[in-house]
Amino acid sequence: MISVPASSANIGPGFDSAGVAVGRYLTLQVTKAEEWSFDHTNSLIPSVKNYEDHYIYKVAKQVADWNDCSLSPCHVLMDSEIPLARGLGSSASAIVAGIELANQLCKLDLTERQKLDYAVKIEGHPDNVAACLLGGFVVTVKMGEEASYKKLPAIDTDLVVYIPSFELKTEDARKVLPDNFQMKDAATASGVSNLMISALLTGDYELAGKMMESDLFHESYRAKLIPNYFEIRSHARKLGAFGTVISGAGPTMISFVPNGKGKLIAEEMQAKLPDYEVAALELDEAGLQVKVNINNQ
Ligand SMILES: Nc1ncnc2c1ncn2[C@@H]1O[C@H](COP(=O)(O)OP(=O)(O)OP(=O)(O)O)[C@@H](O)[C@H]1O
Ligand SMILES: N[C@@H](CCO)C(=O)O
Repeated sequence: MISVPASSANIGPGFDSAGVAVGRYLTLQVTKAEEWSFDHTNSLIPSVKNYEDHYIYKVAKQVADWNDCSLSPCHVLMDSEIPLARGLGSSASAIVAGIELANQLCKLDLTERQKLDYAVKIEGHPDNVAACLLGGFVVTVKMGEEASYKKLPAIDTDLVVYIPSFELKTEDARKVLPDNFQMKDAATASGVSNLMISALLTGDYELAGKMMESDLFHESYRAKLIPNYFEIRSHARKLGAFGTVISGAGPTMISFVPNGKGKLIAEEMQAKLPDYEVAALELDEAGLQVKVNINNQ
């Protein structure tokens, strides 16, 4: 079985760079078969008529082609807890799962670095795929074709997510961002990001939360796409959240809250936001997990 977590990218000022793996999962049970087929146990996974149109198959096929290998047919039973196009890295989880599928079927023995390189090549930016693959809080940068990355020591907070019922495609949420940024604004924006990461590393979650909410790169442009943006931030702060930001490209928002307070804050926020799914989630530290390799079945 292949299991990959959801992820929340950006964390405010860490735009296109920071990401955290969160405890909701896409799982694939793969068995060898006469021909290819994909089934799913819930409605979060898009239905396609032809297996060749399935996103996870396309990713696996691409990786197999890059390695001059052909994929032997399988039955893939999928289950997903990750809503589509909501800012929780559903595409990254599908990509990482597809890469692992090819890794096993073609016996590629890919390293973590190689899996990340393929994932970045397919997704285009490294923040979601790195967190999904490695688990935990990961900081990345892509310069040219190469992504560098570092996983932070475990962050000691709970998470609360606010998931609205509508979808927002990453592509559309990127269209509202400006093409250019003044040098002085870029210097301040990267200073905010640096301080957020330093505060997280030293366990100063109050300061980290303040910096999360001081982003200059994308939050103010995307806030207008999320109807309850300011209300969610201020209510969460009153209830003790350190910081609340847009998760990935949105429309989900995510709060970093004191350890042990997640469930209580989620319950109170749910009462204020009846049209949202509000949930306390844990950080996932494990990333991609392979419970049984298909070659050992
Ligand atoms: N399990 C899956 N199986 C097949 N396709 C998927 C799966 N998960 C995601 N996708 C594809 O990815 C698209 C969503 O990608 P998109 O980048 O817009 O949002 P996201 O990854 O959920 O959010 P974000 O990147 O902001 O965190 C879906 O519309 C679907 O085409
Ligand atoms: N860094 C990406 C994450 C969403 O895929 C963005 O904000 O557009």
